[in-house]
Amino acid sequence: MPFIEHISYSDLERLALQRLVPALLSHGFCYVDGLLGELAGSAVLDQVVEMHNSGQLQDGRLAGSIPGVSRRSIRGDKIAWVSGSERGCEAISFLLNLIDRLISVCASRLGDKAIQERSKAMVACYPGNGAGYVKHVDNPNHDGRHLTCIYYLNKDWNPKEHGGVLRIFPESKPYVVDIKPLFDRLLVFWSDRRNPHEVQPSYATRYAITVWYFDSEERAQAKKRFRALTASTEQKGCSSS
Ligand SMILES: COc1ccc2cc(-c3cnc(C(=O)NCC(=O)O)c(O)c3)ccc2c1
Ligand SMILES: [Mn+2]
Repeated sequence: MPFIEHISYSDLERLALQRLVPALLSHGFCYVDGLLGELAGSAVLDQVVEMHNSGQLQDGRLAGSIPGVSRRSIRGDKIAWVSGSERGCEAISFLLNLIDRLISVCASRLGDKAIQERSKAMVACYPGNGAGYVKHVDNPNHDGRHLTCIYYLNKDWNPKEHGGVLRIFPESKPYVVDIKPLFDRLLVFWSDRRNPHEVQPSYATRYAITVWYFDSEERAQAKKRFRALTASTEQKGCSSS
């Protein structure tokens, strides 16, 4: 698929160093508009719409269930995890490669954390039935996720009519930040308790692609804790059976 290289490396470097790094260090979040441009952005949107129409998006899971509380009342998105190498994800792969390059330029300037790996991409759709996502922190308990990057795909989005605003409640700040999920917008923010946020009820189909970049050390510790927990659970299982 012929993509126009909308953004040169020097543009990317300038964007990272002059916009992303200063904003993350001072406010904890930053969004950039016009990341890919109309052509490549629309190619990503077309592939996400095709995933949705072909039934590849499933109800988003929750880390735990709350008796008597429906999952949908907490988060109403439908998701699919993609690496970008799947057939029909070429444009998504182009986007992920660009975000990887952007974050790799930022990484060494965002403090002492090593950011070397990320999650798969979560393709998400809020179906427009008034569902959203209640106020939450992506990484409240040191699971390794350091930066949340959300790429929005919604053309002609009007929050007055469609809702779906992402509201960030920056920790210990007297204000909130409302981010419209606009087409070709990239939002980056710290994944931890510095940025509680919510997706307000959406009344039109709302698409986004999210990747989480890991702090290698915190991720390694989290995996170690998970392995120890799994081992002790199996141990208890064996001894009680
Ligand atoms: C255990 O498996 C899973 C699988 C998927 C998961 C997805 C999320 C998640 C977190 N945040 C948001 C969000 O804040 N979106 C903001 C926006 O769209 O503007 C979102 O849409 C989805 C959290 C935990 C998950 C656990
Ligand atoms: Mn979130």
